Amino acid sequence: MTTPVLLQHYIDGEWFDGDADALVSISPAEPDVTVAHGRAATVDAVDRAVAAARAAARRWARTPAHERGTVLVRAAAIIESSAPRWGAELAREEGKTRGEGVAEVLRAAQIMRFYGGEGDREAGEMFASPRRGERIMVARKPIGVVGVITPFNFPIAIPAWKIAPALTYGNTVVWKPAGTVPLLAMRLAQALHDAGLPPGVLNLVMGGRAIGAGIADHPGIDALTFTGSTAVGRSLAAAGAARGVPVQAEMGGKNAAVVLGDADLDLAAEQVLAGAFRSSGQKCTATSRLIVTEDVADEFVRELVARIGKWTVGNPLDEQVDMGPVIDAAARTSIRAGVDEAIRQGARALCGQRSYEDGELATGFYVPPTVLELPDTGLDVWREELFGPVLAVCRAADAEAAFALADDSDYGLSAAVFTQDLTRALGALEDLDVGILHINSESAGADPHVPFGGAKKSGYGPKEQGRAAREFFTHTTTVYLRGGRSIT
Ligand SMILES: NC(=O)C1=CN([C@@H]2O[C@H](COP(=O)(O)OP(=O)(O)OC[C@H]3O[C@@H](n4cnc5c(N)ncnc54)[C@H](OP(=O)(O)O)[C@@H]3O)[C@@H](O)[C@H]2O)C=CC1
Ligand SMILES: O=C(O)CCC(=O)C(=O)O
Repeated sequence: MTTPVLLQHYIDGEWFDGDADALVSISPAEPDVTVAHGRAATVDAVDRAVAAARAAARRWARTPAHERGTVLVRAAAIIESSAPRWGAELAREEGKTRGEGVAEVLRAAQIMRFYGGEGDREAGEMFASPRRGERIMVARKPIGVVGVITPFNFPIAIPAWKIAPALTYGNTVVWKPAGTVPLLAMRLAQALHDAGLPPGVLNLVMGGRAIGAGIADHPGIDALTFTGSTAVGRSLAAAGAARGVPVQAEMGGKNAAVVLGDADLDLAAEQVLAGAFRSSGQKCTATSRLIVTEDVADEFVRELVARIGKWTVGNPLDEQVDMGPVIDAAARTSIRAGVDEAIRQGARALCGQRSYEDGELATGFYVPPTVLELPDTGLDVWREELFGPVLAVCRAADAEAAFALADDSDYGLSAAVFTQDLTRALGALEDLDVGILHINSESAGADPHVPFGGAKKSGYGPKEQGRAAREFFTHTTTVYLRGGRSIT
């Protein structure tokens, strides 16, 4: 058994123990195993973190962008070389498979490297002026101190794609990670510390919701970026609006995969399974609704269920395992309750009806991969995000009906469409109100150099990643620029 890691907070370049309640990170596969432990911070640590971030803000903003980027590039190298160890820790702490854990750590390194270069690119725009001898410059500047609140499901990649752009564009950060994944948060902060980030530029404060609320409401926070549930995201957006502070919130999804009769069904089955069940369905971009046209529905659904039957569910550190547990007991209970309610409302479970009540998976927070065939779209499971390995299937008469069903959601994060017909693929772009559209690939996944975020209830504020991140992490000053002598 591995010795639990000691958890420490990080303020003004110093590591220190918390002095509030116990902070314990357990393994969702083996809940009696402690992965890391320490003490949570008290809310007054937020005051100290904000003060440190404010004190560091001016100097960091005036540090040449190239120097700021160099720190991120060095952090990328540290993260990359730690990927095997940290990836295993991630699997132990969060429950995704070791392969997914290592891939996520490498993704964090890739994000750091991308933003390491991004600071060197243009820092504004120059416009012509209607007046002789004048140019108009729009200069981009950091916002100041950014509050970062992150979820459990990508414990290093999501923080990386918020913190890296914040830093590269010259802001300082106060960060609260999800309570279930403090170890990976500490690893990311360690990488930036070891890469030479100056004291106060990043501050990590771990603890419960009171810490999150303390950051969100703090008068010293100039902007807030959040990923997590729609309820919390909206409340933070409302609080930010009341204080006049910009908020970026990435929230839930109820993402559809649409499989049309002309699709390559083999490819579609592989991709729908990955989208629905990798990371136990705990991605905001996971496929939780499948719409398949009648002409191929029987064949496609049969194939899907046969394939998922071959997946191994179990300890995420075991190389043979395809899917691990969900994050905690509460998640397992609410996902199971959602499935039971769907069945009560008329859904037919094609697989996954039986939970792991005995045997070796009974003690971990396991939920079987579940496929539910729905009689119609009136069921709660069609609309409500369960955030687990549950796929709700509906049939459609044709492509037009299928797209209408896919768009029948309050959420609009991502969608996947499987077809070999370019006209239909382009039709999906028109018909689906989503932030991310995949044609012939799974609904999950995001590259660091392109915008990421959703429409409708899924997103609020400027998008994340790529160039879009600059919109949130900078503000502009428009400069009317004339020489000191009159020009005739
Ligand atoms: N769109 C997405 O990317 C994601 C969506 N979700 C959705 O959210 C649900 C719950 O997941 P979870 O990660 O717990 O999401 P939450 O929204 O509950 O939590 C996300 C982050 O916000 C913090 N937080 C919670 N309440 C407050 C508050 N009132 N003020 C300030 N910060 C707060 C959490 O802290 P703490 O952990 O200490 O409670 C965590 O750091 C999922 O079932 C899913 O539906 C979840 C993850 C990602
Ligand atoms: O699809 C991905 O890889 C990213 C998903 C994500 O951002 C999330 O689940 O919060």
